[in-house]
Amino acid sequence: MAILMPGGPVGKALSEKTAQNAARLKEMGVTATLEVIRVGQRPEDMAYERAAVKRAQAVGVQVRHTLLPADARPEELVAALQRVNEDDAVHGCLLFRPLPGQLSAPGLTETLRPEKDVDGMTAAGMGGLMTVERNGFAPCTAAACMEMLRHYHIPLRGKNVTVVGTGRTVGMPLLLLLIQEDATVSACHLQTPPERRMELCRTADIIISAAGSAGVIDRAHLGRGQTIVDIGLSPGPDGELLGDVDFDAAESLAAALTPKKGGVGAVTTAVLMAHTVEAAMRKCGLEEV
Ligand SMILES: Nc1nc(=O)c2c([nH]1)NC[C@@H]1CN(c3ccc(C(=O)N[C@@H](CCC(=O)O)C(=O)O)cc3)C=[N+]21
Repeated sequence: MAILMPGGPVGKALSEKTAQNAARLKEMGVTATLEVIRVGQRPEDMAYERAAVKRAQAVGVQVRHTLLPADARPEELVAALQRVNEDDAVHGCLLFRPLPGQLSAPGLTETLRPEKDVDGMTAAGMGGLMTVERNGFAPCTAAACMEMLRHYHIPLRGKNVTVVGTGRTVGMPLLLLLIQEDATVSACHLQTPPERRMELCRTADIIISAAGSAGVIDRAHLGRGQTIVDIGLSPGPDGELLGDVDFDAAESLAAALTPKKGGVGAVTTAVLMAHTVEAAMRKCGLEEV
């Protein structure tokens, strides 16, 4: 039976520091503020938004919302990002991804000023993951996964980690963060033959799935005694959000496993607030506690 790794305690620990920092800003008359830009009504975006608002209230961060229709034109997104850039009261911006096709043109998201890019979507934010300076912010979910592994004392150095899914929001930045912790990393994506994916998963010490495809990681992918982190989210037949991993199989085989509900997501919102407060502190010239 696997030990469960809920995100709740991890997010809570992170949020304590964030709340202290937010309070120090308030003493200076600054309310750390996040602008959330959502395009359309995807259930996974709305779940994130709900959870982020709750977390923001708990730590003392203010949230503003911009909603764009699913068929928004590129100019509408650019205008929304420009408003964020020009608004001195807004310290960070989260834009839900992936964006619909008409908004995926290269360069659109580059409109956002890098110092407000708290989810690491601009070239400066992403590139910052590779430089020694590590300036910029890592995408929150990828950073949250690392926080999770740290919190539960899962060693990474020299371990074999297989990441399933190489999207720009989670998988790809996560691969870089794992390499920086001296893990031996394998990446599986849609072009990886299924037998190879199975082999890479079965032989891994740690499997991290961020494919967004329910059930891709079934029993045949699992070995004994592994650590399994399920970051996948896809809407099921009844509209509920499903993970990538066959939970029952994983529970019987793994050593440690994220729960069905309240996994990495609960840490993501905490990281998002930490980044927003840090952006505000940088702007005010404050050091973090
Ligand atoms: N640029 C970008 N970055 C993301 O990280 C990103 C994104 N876009 N688009 C959507 C997905 C989805 N996602 C979630 C994060 C937290 C919860 C979360 O905290 N869920 C609560 C439940 C919330 C509820 O259902 O009310 C929980 O796990 O306890 C859910 C979903 C991040 N994503």
